[in-house]
Amino acid sequence: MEQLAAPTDCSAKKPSGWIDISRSIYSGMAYWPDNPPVRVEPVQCLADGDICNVSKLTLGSHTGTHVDGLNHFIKGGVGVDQMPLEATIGPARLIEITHPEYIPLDQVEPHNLQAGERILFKTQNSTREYPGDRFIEDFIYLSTEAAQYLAERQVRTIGVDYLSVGGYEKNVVEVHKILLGQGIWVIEGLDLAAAQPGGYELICLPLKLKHGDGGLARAVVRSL
Ligand SMILES: Nc1ccccc1C(=O)C[C@H](N)C(=O)O
Repeated sequence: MEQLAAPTDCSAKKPSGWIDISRSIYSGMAYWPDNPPVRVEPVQCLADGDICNVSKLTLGSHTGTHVDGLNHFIKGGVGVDQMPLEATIGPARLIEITHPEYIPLDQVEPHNLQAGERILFKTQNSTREYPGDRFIEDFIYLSTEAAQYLAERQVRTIGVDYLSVGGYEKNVVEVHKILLGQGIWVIEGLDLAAAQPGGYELICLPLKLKHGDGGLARAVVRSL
């Protein structure tokens, strides 16, 4: 009697295809130098006989993976609670940048970015072994001319893979003012190590902080 193969177990867990591009939040993690340090402290503890576990969070609004409110650098700009959901939900393009120091215009222009696009920039920030608990000053950042180009192209949203879109003690203020001033939404602190260049469905939702200058976010992508 021919041995028939067992029927495929259709209930076997198929990978959902979603890739988590967020960074975990934990006490002592790296944060922007003049922002509050990150503390996650138990205030109720099952192991101590409390009825449940509850934690107290002390951290800045620009911790880990987060979305900048337009009001982060722009007086009168809207906060993350007023962000149109389409800014961080929908098709997105992941572009890999190989320059070891910053995102140069000549690595952005060839992609012919269109108005309304959501763009994620994967740099060596995602592939270098950065210490999680120490701020790195020489992270790869968006050049001012690339920021100006993105503003001219009227992209909708950009995502970067370190704590700031602009360079530390370089062009951080200028780049934020160029992008946020043009209503471009900025996702910072992404971890793009597991994602490759291409087209994705992006879901990234910042906490609904009233008039928030920043909103901690969980971000995921799925290949289109
Ligand atoms: N406090 C600052 C002071 C000067 C320049 C930037 C900041 C920031 O907080 C930048 C923030 N990490 C961001 O990239 O959105």
